[in-house]
Amino acid sequence: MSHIRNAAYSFESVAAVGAGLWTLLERLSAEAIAARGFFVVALSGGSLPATLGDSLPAETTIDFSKWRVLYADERCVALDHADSNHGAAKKALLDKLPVEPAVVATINPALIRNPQAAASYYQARLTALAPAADGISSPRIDALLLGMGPDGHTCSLFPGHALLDVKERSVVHITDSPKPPSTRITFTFPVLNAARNAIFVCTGDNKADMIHRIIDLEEDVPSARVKPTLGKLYWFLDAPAASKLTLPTLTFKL
Ligand SMILES: O=C1O[C@H](COP(=O)(O)O)[C@@H](O)[C@H](O)[C@H]1O
Repeated sequence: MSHIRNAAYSFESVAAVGAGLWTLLERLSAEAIAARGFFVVALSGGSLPATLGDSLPAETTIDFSKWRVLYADERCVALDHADSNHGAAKKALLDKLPVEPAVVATINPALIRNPQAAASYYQARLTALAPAADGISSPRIDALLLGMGPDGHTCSLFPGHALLDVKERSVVHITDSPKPPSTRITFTFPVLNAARNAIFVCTGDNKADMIHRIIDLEEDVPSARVKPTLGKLYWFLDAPAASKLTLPTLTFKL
């Protein structure tokens, strides 16, 4: 049986997905800070930052001063470029939060023309900010917020690409991304599957076919390979994204 089937929650709207996400983040952040003193969150690009930024709760107990923010993938462009995941996250989300710029781990802009060096630099930052623990040798992210493209890719891990098999590195570069821009850096599966919580956020009817294929038909696409070894998996779907599912989804409550 698909591991995703037991992790798929549907919500009536994007706003409801966002509200559910903030409820979950509030709990995960409090638990991580109580256990380790800080909360490591990794953001994806695409539609995710706006889903979070547009649904910020009016009141929250989240202690943002203890957050460490990373990117699950990033495009090798300047930080203020229209294609930058950080640029999009800053505008849609981070500028609305009391998070100090110093705790946000961006790609090194001096290295964007040397993607291999950019990946190595980012791997060092990831390793420093998200220590390995509990017998798992990869960095451990507390809340890994993932998107999924209509082709089933997550981060910059695309169907059929050799990067799907990387085991020895936490962050790698890609120069032939089928989705522009072609040059990027990305977390690898060892990091994704070391997460304490991996949370997919999929909204919109352009995701419905792929959601059906991976949950009902159990197809092996990159997103379906995210299965945290010692962590918990969530798939948060809005009604259009869940519209082609034949199997039931779960109702989210803490
Ligand atoms: O290129 C990317 O696409 C995926 C999916 O984006 P979405 O707009 O369909 O939500 C995203 O998760 C990834 O971070 C980004 O680089």
